[in-house]
Amino acid sequence: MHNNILPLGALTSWISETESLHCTEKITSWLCDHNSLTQKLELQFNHFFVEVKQQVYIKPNCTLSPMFKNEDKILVREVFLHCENKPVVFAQTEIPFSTLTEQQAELAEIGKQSLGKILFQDPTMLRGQIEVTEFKQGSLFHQLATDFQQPANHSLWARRSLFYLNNKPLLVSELFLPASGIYDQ
Ligand SMILES: C=C(O[C@@H]1C=C(C(=O)O)C=C[C@H]1O)C(=O)O
Repeated sequence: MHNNILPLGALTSWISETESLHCTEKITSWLCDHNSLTQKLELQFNHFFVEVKQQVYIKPNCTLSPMFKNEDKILVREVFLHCENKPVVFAQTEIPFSTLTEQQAELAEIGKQSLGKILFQDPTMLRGQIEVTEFKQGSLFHQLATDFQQPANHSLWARRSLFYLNNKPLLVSELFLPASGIYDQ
């Protein structure tokens, strides 16, 4: 795997938030919330912080970043969002080089700042439709959860959506880990 990037986008099929989702109302309310996830987690938990797992430039292909496969290069940013000293979300953001221009060049340098803080403060920000996907037990992400001492005997859910800053796209995908609490009845 290139730089052991987790190919979140290509590993699954995505359905529109407008479809009927076979999950609880609680899970749906988190998956389909168009507001900032950072803000929502900060309101719900203490000690929110962003751990940058890696930030690499890659040439997209049909496995990695299929949505931007015609771009020369993209920046892939992988982070874990932590609350109360536990990782609660694995997030992967794909930013085409053609988006990293003008004021948006700064997106490559945000470090441990939450991307959401920047996106939702930008007056030009538009968010596209949310798509969701279900990872059934035994997935790569169940192993990730187990590695974080969060074994799951149920599906794990993820969402993705395109954001636009000055009409330039970037794709944000987020997988909710068990410690997020969204799977608790
Ligand atoms: C898009 C948001 O930003 C969050 C923070 C991210 C980061 O810092 O890389 C990535 C995805 C999101 O979970 C948000 O808060 O809604």
